[in-house]
Amino acid sequence: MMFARVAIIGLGLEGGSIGLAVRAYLPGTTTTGYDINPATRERAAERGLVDRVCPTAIEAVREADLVIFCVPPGAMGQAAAEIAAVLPPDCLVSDVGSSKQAIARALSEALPNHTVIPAHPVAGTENSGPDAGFAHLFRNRWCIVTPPQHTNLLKLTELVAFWEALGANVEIMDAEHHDLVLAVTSHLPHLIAYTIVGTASDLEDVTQSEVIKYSAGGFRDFTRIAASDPTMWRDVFLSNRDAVLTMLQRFTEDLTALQRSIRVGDGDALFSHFARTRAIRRSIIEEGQDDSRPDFGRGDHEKS
Ligand SMILES: NC(=O)C1=CN([C@@H]2O[C@H](COP(=O)(O)OP(=O)(O)OC[C@H]3O[C@@H](n4cnc5c(N)ncnc54)[C@H](O)[C@@H]3O)[C@@H](O)[C@H]2O)C=CC1
Ligand SMILES: O=C(O)C(=O)Cc1ccc(O)cc1
Repeated sequence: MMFARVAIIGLGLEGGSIGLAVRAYLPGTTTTGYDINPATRERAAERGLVDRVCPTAIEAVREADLVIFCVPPGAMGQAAAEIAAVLPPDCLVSDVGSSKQAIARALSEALPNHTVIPAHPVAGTENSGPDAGFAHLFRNRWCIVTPPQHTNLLKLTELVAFWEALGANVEIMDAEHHDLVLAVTSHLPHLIAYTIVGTASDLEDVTQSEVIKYSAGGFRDFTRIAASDPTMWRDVFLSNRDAVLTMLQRFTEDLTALQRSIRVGDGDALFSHFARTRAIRRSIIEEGQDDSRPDFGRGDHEKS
């Protein structure tokens, strides 16, 4: 049975996209929403991100059978505590946070008597806020669901069906493994982008206008990533600290090896490394996993 009433807490990119996607793909489901920011609530109502924008979180969840927290990772616990007294006992609790172990802990501490099944749609952009969301964000994207052991299987099945209805391909994984995988595929790349854009702008001998003028190359792609929301990414690094530090250690070793190849003039080492990474990119494209977001200029692919 599909959820009849979904409450969305946080009406930015992810929450807004879920609301719009439910309207587009699940006509039998009604949505309520709440955001802590009054201006965001107003804009969410104007855009019709949910059927009913509520003035409090308590009102938004009062009759919900699924509540999805779409707030920054560091705000999950507080947002959940706010509704603890009124959340219907059978309501399933989920979220969309980019890290999973710390958020799972925060949600189940705040709502100890509810079933909590965290999830992470690996779908987003560098934009945030109530104007950033769109209904097809999740289409043909992975959504990683990280149920705790011995979870309610009926509710798990319902949550999987919910994400599939929004167009996502669902993968089930334990939260610890999720955090390790995402540390290298998403969190570390963001950290690298934040670093390189900062480094380029701090240079004494290269002007800001030169950086902008000649950013047609790789740098421009990094500036897109480095434009991502500061609050969210601060929270991602603090909430997935251990896995990020593990991957950063490995990355630093590999960077130092390349640094040495350059210093000693070992062209063969550089060439074979770059040949290997080119092959990885090509195999990703062959598997149809290349990025099809509209902002990549390749058009919006339908699920095949
Ligand atoms: N941006 C992205 O590409 C992706 C983000 N995520 C995750 O989704 C979550 C939300 O991120 P976005 O939608 O991108 O951020 P966003 O900044 O667009 O939206 C977050 C919203 O939460 C609201 N908020 C903050 N604290 C609140 C509280 N206590 N109660 C109610 N509302 C509150 C903010 O006012 C804001 O409107 C984060 O946990 C993030 O890790 C997951 C996948 C992709
Ligand atoms: O815009 C990009 O390149 C992203 O990487 C989007 C993104 C950001 C955070 C996530 O947890 C998942 C996806």
